[in-house]
Amino acid sequence: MANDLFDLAIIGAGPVGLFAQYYAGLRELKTALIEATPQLGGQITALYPEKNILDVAGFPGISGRDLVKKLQEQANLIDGKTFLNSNVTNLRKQDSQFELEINNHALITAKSVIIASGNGSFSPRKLSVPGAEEMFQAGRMRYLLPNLAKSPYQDFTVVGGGNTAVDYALELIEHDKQVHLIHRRDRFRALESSITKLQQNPLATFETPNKIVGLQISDGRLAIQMQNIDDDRLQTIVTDQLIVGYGFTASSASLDLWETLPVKINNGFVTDPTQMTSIPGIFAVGDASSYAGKADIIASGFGEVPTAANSAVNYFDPERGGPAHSTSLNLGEFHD
Ligand SMILES: Cc1cc2nc3c(=O)[nH]c(=O)nc-3n(C[C@H](O)[C@H](O)[C@H](O)COP(=O)(O)OP(=O)(O)OC[C@H]3O[C@@H](n4cnc5c(N)ncnc54)[C@H](O)[C@@H]3O)c2cc1C
Repeated sequence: MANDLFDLAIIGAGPVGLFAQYYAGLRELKTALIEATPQLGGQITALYPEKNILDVAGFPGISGRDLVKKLQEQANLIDGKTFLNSNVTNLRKQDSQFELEINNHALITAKSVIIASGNGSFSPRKLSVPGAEEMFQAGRMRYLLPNLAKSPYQDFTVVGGGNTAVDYALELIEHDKQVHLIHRRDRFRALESSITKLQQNPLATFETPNKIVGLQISDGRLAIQMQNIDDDRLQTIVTDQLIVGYGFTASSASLDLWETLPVKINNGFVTDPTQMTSIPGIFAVGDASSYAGKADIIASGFGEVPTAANSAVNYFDPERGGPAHSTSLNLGEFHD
């Protein structure tokens, strides 16, 4: 990682960062796409994978999940490097290059940077009950699904009532795992067809309306104490692993610690008409970019990407020229 000099480092693999990786590939830039979480798709994947998105050009309606899949397919057409689980904990300008510190140690060096970090990096909402930290340390509680093909466990419990929890439960039954679903209400805030799928599958059982009040190891397995919301009755279920599906929160705290930090207004970096921030060589797109009249939607971010990528080329290689139509970029001859 340390020895490579990239033309462009893109911070954040939300929808806009993914499109930036693809567009940079069309301009034959050596690009590193760096994402704090283990998953691609930013807010879409974390918050609304099932929503039918109506305002992306070319799609009368597309689910969040399918849009991210299409963006991934498109990005896979070009030769870019993607680093997951890689939080950019520091960014500094060193002579004419930029150094990006990843998870406080590894370094990526680039000639230019596009910030596509949205509202910040996501972290899972935590379960706070007695025993939670110990069970996390012991590997009996997780906030993300483990690699199910390799998991030694057969019996899982998922807690939560939204898309995250329901998606986790569906993934588990698809791997033939037993799932107990704990939620404080009888109703779930997720796609009806997903709930129906779970209700019709004998591998899934619903433990509602309950909240978790304690966790401990019992005879080598995980004992989950639950309290019924309606009548306060206490009950214990024994399982192999608990997956907390409370969703994610975004925080820009790690960005604010960067040594080279462009000017921000509210949550966004102030950008000029070339998408450049207050620091030459650093550009911002998507929800991370702020200017008068800005709409924080996917379509605006997509529109900002070519401007930012072409401005980045002009910054580190002004002789090169551009922008051009995609058909005259690395795809050979111009066809009309
Ligand atoms: C509930 C909801 C519904 C919405 N519905 C629509 C809709 O219908 N249509 C529409 O157009 N828009 C919609 N939006 C807005 C849309 O989701 C955002 O405009 C869009 O996600 C912005 O994309 P982005 O790539 O700029 O940022 P994000 O999607 O926020 O992605 C940013 C990525 O950067 C990563 N990151 C952040 N900091 C770091 C760091 N330091 N190091 C490494 N990685 C980092 C994050 O983990 C994240 O993956 C909706 C938003 C919400 C919350």
